[in-house]
Amino acid sequence: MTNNLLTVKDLTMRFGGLLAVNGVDLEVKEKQIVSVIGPNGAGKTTVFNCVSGFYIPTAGSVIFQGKELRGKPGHLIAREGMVRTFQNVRLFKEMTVIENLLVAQHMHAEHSLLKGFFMTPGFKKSEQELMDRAAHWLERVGLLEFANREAGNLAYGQQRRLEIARCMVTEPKLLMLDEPAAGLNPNETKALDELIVQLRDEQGISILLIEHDMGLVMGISDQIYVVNQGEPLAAGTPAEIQGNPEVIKAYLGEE
Ligand SMILES: Nc1ncnc2c1ncn2[C@@H]1O[C@H](COP(=O)(O)OP(=O)(O)OP(=O)(O)O)[C@@H](O)[C@H]1O
Repeated sequence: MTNNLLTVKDLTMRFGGLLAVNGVDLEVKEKQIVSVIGPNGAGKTTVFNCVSGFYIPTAGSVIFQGKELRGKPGHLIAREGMVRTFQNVRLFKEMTVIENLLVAQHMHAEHSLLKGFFMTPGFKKSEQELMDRAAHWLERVGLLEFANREAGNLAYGQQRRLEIARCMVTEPKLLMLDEPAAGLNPNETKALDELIVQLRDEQGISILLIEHDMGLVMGISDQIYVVNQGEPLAAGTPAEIQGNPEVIKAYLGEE
């Protein structure tokens, strides 16, 4: 028996004549930070899209907490406890910061419209819980003072933190982050680094990360998978990956 939270086996995705992902394996254990790296166009986001239900993979399996999820739609996968962010920030920009977190929880839990319409005591209690959880996560990501600001008016780094909070209010087991450091300044990247490590150590969740910032990846990952031209190239600890000649060649070949 494995104690894997997520086991991806032989994942393959074909777009017409293009084999974007070919036979990729991944394992994420409980309380691990796992990164997927590789040169531009290597297939990293396609792997994420297949795992999180945005694409139906051509072949392979995606087992999460012992359940086969391959081909299931994204919202059902999210409800199983695997949630993600996107390379481009996707917030409800005209809503306030706190509304973004409330909507995320409503969408996640499918709150009954009827209960809401009649404002039953159960509904009011759960509304309070949603509000408390939203406030808790805004504080954790340093955005509590911006709760009533329109999300679209936040600075870019703040929007990225709000995205993470929006995932966390749904209380996931696995958080998938697609290039969370893209566009951040060094201070924001350092804060992100600390936040991700805290999520693992204090919340006990696992994180699957796609990232080009090698300082961040090497500093926080428990395990790294390298893909190159859709194929698995290497897997190991940061020290193993940094010293792997095949990996160095794949990156230098990109220049
Ligand atoms: N929906 C799609 N239709 C057709 N081709 C696609 C689609 N999505 C991705 N691809 C192709 O699949 C390959 C892998 O792309 P992908 O975005 O997964 O790479 P990546 O490693 O995430 O790249 P980057 O680091 O630049 O974000 C590329 O050749 C890309 O053009």
